[in-house]
Amino acid sequence: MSQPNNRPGDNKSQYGNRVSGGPARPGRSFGGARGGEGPVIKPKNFSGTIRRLWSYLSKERKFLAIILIFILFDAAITLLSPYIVGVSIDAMSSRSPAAFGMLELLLIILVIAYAADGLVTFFQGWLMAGVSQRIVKDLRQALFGKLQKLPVAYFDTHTHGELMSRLANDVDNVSNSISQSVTQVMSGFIAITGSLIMMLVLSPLLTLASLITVPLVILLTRTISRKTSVLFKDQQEQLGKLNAHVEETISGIQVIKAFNHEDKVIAGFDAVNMKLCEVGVKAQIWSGFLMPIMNVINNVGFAAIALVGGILAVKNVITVGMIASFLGYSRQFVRPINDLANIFNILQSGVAGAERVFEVLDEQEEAADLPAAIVLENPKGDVVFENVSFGYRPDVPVLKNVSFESGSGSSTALVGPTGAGKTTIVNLLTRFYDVTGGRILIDGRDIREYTRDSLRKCFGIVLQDTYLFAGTVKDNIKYGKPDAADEEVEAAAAMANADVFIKRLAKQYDTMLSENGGNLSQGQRQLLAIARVILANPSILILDEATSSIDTRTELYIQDALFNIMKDRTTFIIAHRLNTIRGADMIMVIDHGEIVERGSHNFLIDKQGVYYRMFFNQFKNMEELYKT
Ligand SMILES: Nc1ncnc2c1ncn2[C@@H]1O[C@H](COP(=O)(O)OP(=O)(O)OP(=O)(O)O)[C@@H](O)[C@H]1O
Repeated sequence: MSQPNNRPGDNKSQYGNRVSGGPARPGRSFGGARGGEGPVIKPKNFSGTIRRLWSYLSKERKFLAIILIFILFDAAITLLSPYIVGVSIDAMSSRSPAAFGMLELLLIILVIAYAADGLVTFFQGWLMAGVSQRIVKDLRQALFGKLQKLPVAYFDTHTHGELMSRLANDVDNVSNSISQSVTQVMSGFIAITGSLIMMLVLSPLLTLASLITVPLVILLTRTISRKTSVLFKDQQEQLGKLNAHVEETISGIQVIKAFNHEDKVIAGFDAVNMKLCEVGVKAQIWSGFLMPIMNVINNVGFAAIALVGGILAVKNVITVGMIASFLGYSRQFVRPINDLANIFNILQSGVAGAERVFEVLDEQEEAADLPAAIVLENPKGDVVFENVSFGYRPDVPVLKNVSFESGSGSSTALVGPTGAGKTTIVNLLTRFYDVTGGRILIDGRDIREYTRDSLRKCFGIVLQDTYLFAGTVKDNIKYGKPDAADEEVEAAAAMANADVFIKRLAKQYDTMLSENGGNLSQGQRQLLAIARVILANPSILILDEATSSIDTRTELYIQDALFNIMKDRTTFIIAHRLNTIRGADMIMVIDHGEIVERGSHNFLIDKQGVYYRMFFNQFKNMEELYKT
């Protein structure tokens, strides 16, 4: 806690809904949160993901049915036109007046049909846009809701940028994929079936000639799509890493500048950017292969039809008009096959995106409340740790058999070297992590027997690095009690000594704060955090090195404000500067996850043990100390 600088990417939320301080803990050791290393690409379950997407699509069944009717209408018009063109050519070739009369009628029908088709296609696009947007809205909602339910440990191992990428890029991909591919897949299959039937009706022999190329088309499509599917997923992952890098860099910009790491950060970005570029180029090249190859194959197919058709026409087996119709159908038959290959690419990218979204949705949520969980009402704040053991990873124990009692209204200070386990004790008390051994009691009951919401309601937390939200000063103070009246907000601010500076702001309590209170000083942010806690009126207070790195005058203000709120509340103070906790009822010295000493300041000084040495190390001049 005492390290002076934030590490970029360390701003993971440690504390939940009652956090008055910030999620950023300077120098926190957040195990696996890495900017640049995503998960290994797993073989994806294409059909499973499609089935799962269908569960979202099926809610739009009504609209999809109407879209299907429109598609059928469009397919009928499309199938009708080559036939009419063929009949018209034959009519013109026959040069009979009756045939010319029929030609006029056919052409009028064709014009009306095309106009109607245009209208239907427009409405079909309209409906489909609504369907795809509603589905991704649901998906975004599910994903965001899920993020709120994931345990804090999840955010230790997933960067913000990576999660942002899933919420934005991957969901976008799903949306594009649905809006572009669903109608095209439906109309493609209908066009293929319809054209094939018409081709068979016109000439089975010509049909055979035109089908020669189909196996080749299917084989190539499958091969290339397999390759592109892997590349698209890789591209998405690289994009996630790029976002993570940018997000991390922006959050930690001050630290980066302070350490002159700009070039290093740019080099890191270049590497990720280059990888994304390489994967992107590969993905584009592979998906771009398809079109030219298909064109060649199609042209070979047309040549085959022209050859066989010419022979049949010479032998009077088929008319020239019917050959023209046939060519039209064969084009309609081949086009969707080619399109389907392209759509398959889009679909792959969408499915890859959906898979990444579903990965998050499938993550294990915070353990549910016990069925018999009770609401912790009017807590007294009696805290007992009974042989508590815990490790963030099963193989690395962090707390070992920790036992202590902090009576209601008492103050307990946790001191000890960095990494000793002080914050971990608080993390367990607030149930951001669950103990692996022993139990924690509040007011005589295991904290797991309370509903998590009611348990967290009893804590107020003030961190060294306070987190404020974009909104007014008033909104930020009311965060812990949204229905508070203006007078209550002002009273809390006064008690926190925050009213003096708030009254000097341009719009006082209605002044807008930028995200994380960027337009306030650190001390002012902390005073607001204290006001927030005062308003929420928790029974247990957690002060995490709340008054370090601020000027002495502001510190006095803050100390005074904290003194105000500590009265009659169980308080835990995590502190490195030992002179701030001399008045605590109990001081516990933690080292390597164990309580090595405990007692009042005077008791521990008399004992001349670890605390004594720590204390006098901080105050080398003992005479000076005794004078104070
Ligand atoms: N989220 C996490 N995942 C994995 N290990 C962690 C995590 N948080 C802390 N640790 C490890 O647990 C141990 C105790 O950490 P803790 O934050 O409780 O120490 P602390 O006494 O509060 O230290 P400081 O005074 O530096 O804040 C350390 O070894 C730390 O590396």
